[in-house]
Amino acid sequence: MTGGRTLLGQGAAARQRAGGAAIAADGLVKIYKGGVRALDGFGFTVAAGSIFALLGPNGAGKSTTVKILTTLSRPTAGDAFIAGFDVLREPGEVRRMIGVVGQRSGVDGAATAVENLRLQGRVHGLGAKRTSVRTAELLERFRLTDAANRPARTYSGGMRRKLDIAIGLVHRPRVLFLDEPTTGLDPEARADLWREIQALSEQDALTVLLTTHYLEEADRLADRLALIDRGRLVVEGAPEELKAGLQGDTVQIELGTESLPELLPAELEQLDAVRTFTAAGDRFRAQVEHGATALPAILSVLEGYRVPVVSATVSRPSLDDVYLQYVGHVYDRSGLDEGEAR
Ligand SMILES: Nc1ncnc2c1ncn2[C@@H]1O[C@H](COP(=O)(O)OP(=O)(O)OP(=O)(O)O)[C@@H](O)[C@H]1O
Repeated sequence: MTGGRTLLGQGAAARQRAGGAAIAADGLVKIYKGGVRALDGFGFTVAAGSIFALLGPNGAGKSTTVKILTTLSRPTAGDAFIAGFDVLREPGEVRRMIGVVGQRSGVDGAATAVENLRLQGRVHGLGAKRTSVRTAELLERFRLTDAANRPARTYSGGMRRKLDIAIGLVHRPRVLFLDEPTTGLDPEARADLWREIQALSEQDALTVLLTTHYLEEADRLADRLALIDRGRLVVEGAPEELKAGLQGDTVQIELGTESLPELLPAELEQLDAVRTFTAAGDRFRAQVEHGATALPAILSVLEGYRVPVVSATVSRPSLDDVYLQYVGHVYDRSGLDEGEAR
């Protein structure tokens, strides 16, 4: 141990290591009973007041990470801090700092919004007066005042989700965890919830960590995101930065068939203009240097193999391309294994 560290108490040393970040995780390893290595040295930091998205395929380790950060599970190795508090050594302080909105609703459908919020106030020991003030504030904040005295089971999916978030905010946490917040919502309710989440970060300076399967959600909401696969950090950055890092254009082609000739991938790999490409079902997607030159070349190869084309577009790379590049490629001319990062 260094001389500097011995001068600090354990809590102070931990806070110093977290460096003022709202969330700091380093070298997280989680091996479940039975030997599943859900996390394999995962880490990231989240600046206070920002929105951070954790993205990754099923089983990548997102929920395990959230469980560790919210003190529901202990890591096999590694450190994690919330607002400078150590999740292992200071779980009580961490719990006071966080609000957690899980995938499954915590709303009691038989109770009204007011009753749901009051119960949560009591759980946090807020006292009747403060609970009542906070309940009114949150109902107003999420525009639920008109429905406040109806049983929550009569609410739309979007209203229920908002009540879920309000319940998570009763004790004024500094960091809010949202596990797949808009799954199951229709597009209008999803857009509405996105605005609410954005406002929580912008107006209330709340730090938000969300897990999501929707790339568009991460793109719209997140200041930064981490892509996790097989328990490891694949890439981390601002959505714009990650998209810009892909340079060039994206070619998307809708094919009139789902079965491609066996030799087609090898032939496409010969094209200088094509960097990487994927083919899944009737969708073909390629990262290219210049769309204007690559598209005719690709179409000509497809025509040579008599593969019918329904439509073709050229666009700037999206977060889908970032994801495909790092996690989901089917064919990749760089010769990397499927799912392996460059
Ligand atoms: N309690 C458990 N016991 C054993 N293995 C587990 C347990 N919980 C999760 N796992 C395994 O750990 C790995 C990571 O799971 P985790 O739920 O963290 O992934 P995820 O990214 O949240 O996936 P999803 O998007 O499907 O929710 C998976 O292989 C999963 O099967």
